[in-house]
Amino acid sequence: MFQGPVDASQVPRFAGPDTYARLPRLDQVERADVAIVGVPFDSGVSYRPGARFGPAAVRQGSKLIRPYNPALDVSPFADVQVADAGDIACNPFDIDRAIDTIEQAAGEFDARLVTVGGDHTIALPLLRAAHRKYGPLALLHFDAHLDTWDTYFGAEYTHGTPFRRAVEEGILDTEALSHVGIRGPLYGKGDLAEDRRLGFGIVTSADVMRRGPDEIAEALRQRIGDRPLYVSVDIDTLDPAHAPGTGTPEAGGLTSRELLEILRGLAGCNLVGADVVEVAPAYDHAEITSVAAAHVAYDLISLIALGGRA
Ligand SMILES: N=C(N)NCCCC(=O)O
Ligand SMILES: [Zn+2]
Ligand SMILES: [Zn+2]
Repeated sequence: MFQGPVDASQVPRFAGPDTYARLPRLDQVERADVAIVGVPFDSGVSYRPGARFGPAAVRQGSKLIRPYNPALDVSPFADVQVADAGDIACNPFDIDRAIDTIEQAAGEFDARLVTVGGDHTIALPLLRAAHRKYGPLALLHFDAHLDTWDTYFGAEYTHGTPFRRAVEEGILDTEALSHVGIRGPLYGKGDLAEDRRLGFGIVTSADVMRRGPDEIAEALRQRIGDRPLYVSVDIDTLDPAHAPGTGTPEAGGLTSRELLEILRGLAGCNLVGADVVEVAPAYDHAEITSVAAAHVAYDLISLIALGGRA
């Protein structure tokens, strides 16, 4: 028997704990199969700051989540132990140190991690930690942006560069790298050539609209196979209508329905870790973005739960 969320028929949703989905804290359970971890870091952004408040916003957006997921026919909080591990305390003034802290903290959990909040810089240390546990990783990256740029203002570690660094470090399986939701203006045509050279395949936002989520998910599953899979979700993969609360919004994005359906189409993949980043609640309205992010995290947890205990 696993410890699930506080029962909403006993304690109203607007009371009770501020953990993700009102789940137990990690220190309240013996061990967890899935740990939800907040990463309140936004010192790597190129435009609007505020993703440091993402973890708290995603937890707030998760209060209405119910225990059974009909889309995947799974009760993730009953089938495996899921717990909220709180936030990683990372240095807001020193990016290198923050990256080290995140890598080390992520490596210490004896659970599959789903992290919430933070800017996209944090994907690099999270991938490093996952690579140490699981070996070379397939990467499925949902984003409006490639995030394979080289440097910004001479800085190598930013929210626009994590996946180039990860390829350079040899921690990704370059046969199984995909971006989904890509759109919008680039610095030049060479951005695409560079990205291809690193091994990425691109599914644009328009591809999702034309081909539909089922066909896209099937193609992604073929590419991923049974490799250990890391899923990185930049919430700006969604259209600003579906996720206004983010730092670098781009018009013409996915709907939250398309994103959730693609994720559900990954059932059966060996999901070893995931992040949901770039939630910046200061630009949000009516919790649109934080509710979307909380539900994305719920389907990611559900996919892990489908695979059984860690
Ligand atoms: N990872 C996110 N959200 N954005 C990257 C945008 C980098 C740029 O300003 O060109
Ligand atoms: Zn982005
Ligand atoms: Zn990004």
